[in-house]
Amino acid sequence: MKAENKELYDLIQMAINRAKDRKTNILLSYVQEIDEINPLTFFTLGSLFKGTRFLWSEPSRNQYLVGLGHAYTISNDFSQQRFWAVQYEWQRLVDNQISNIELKPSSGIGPILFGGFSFDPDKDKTDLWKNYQEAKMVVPSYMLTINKGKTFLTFNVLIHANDRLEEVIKDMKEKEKIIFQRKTIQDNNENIVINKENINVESWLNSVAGVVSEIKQGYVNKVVLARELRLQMREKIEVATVLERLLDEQPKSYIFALECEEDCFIGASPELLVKKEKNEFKSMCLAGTIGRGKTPAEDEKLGNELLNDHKNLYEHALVVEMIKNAMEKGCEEVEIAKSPSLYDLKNVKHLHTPVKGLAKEGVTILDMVERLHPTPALGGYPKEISMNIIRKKEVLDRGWYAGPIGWLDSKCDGEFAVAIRSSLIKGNIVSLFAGGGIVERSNPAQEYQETEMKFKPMLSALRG
Ligand SMILES: C=C(O[C@@H]1C=C(C(=O)O)C=C[C@H]1O)C(=O)O
Ligand SMILES: [Mg+2]
Repeated sequence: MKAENKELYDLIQMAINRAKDRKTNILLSYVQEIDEINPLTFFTLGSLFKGTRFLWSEPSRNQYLVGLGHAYTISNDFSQQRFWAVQYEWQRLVDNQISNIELKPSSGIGPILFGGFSFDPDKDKTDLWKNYQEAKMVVPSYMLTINKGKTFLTFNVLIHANDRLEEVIKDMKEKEKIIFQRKTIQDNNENIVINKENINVESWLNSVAGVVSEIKQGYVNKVVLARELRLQMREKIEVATVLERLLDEQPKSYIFALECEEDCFIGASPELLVKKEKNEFKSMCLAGTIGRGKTPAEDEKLGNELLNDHKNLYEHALVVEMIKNAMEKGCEEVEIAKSPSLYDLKNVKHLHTPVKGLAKEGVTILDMVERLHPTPALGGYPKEISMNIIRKKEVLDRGWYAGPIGWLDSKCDGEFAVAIRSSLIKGNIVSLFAGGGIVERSNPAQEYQETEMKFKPMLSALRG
């Protein structure tokens, strides 16, 4: 980006004037189309912003967002109100924002809020997730957007009434120097694992058996129980290397990473929570799991087995029931496939039912995130009872695992995935998370195998 730019200077001056007039800080967002650059190169060039970076890509790889630094942060530790509080603050900010572009739906340029939410704000916390609040979304200082083959750089800054044009420009030039001052990339990508520990396996297996007996008593149908696998590496983990492998190895998944201070939450999730584009909402029911076959014939056989398996079909049907209801509250003309199809990933196959609908007047993406989270694919059915059982029985601090992660724009369109197949990197220690839907016909040993398969995407990218 050229800092010597009359259009930009005029906008900054306009923002300063508006900040004075409206007695509030103004978000200024300046977008330029730039030459193609690899998103991982941009992420790595931003090494000096380490601790404040993010990367996002959706399964088609038509869109990437890479953020560096924070121009504005919205966060809270509320329970019930956390989605609403983010929405409210974002609306106030975008009502006054200044930008050089006319926003196009789903373009992912200009003022974008990226971040996520913990799985359950009401669960007791450990230190593991101390850098991740119950809700945290950021407007990056610099954001690379790749959208359908075009590349854009957005510069965001919060302008205050007493800012001076020259100072804003000076600050901006300094930040740019940081990005484009190429630092040699450390070559720690060996990721040698020196210790691998399945946390609390015995108590997890007991919880699965315990939940099956609660289900048999009839007051709950499904409860998702998750567990942790912890790896210790010889050296600090290089996030860009892990991202590169996830992008390469998990083509049908959302790839995401969000750094918070020294930590990084990262994953490759196949599961869309909700997407809004103009007046259309999309969601997906994804539940029911089987492994992949070694030969095409074996793989097809496994697929047929999954499509006809009562236990998996039931796990799936509960998700369909709940998502359909939630969609009908926020949308008109909800369309949902009549029966599930197979969703093949590198390491597993799932049952999949896509859903879409037309947004009712004024329903934002965060309204739907709140309605949908947690679906019975990650929580259980019925919702409140299963959440209480998870709080009591799951010996794990899920943090942001299985929570909503994604972005929204100034019109409150955007896309959120369910943050599964994910892990939390803390220096040379990494915690991987995986769970499974426990129903009446669940068997602890089989559910254990299912979680083993679900660790594979992250394990492979970590070369664990
Ligand atoms: C809970 C996870 O995955 C969820 C549970 C599934 C299941 O139990 O069959 C399938 C897909 C996901 O909705 C996970 O990956 O950790
Ligand atoms: Mg399952």
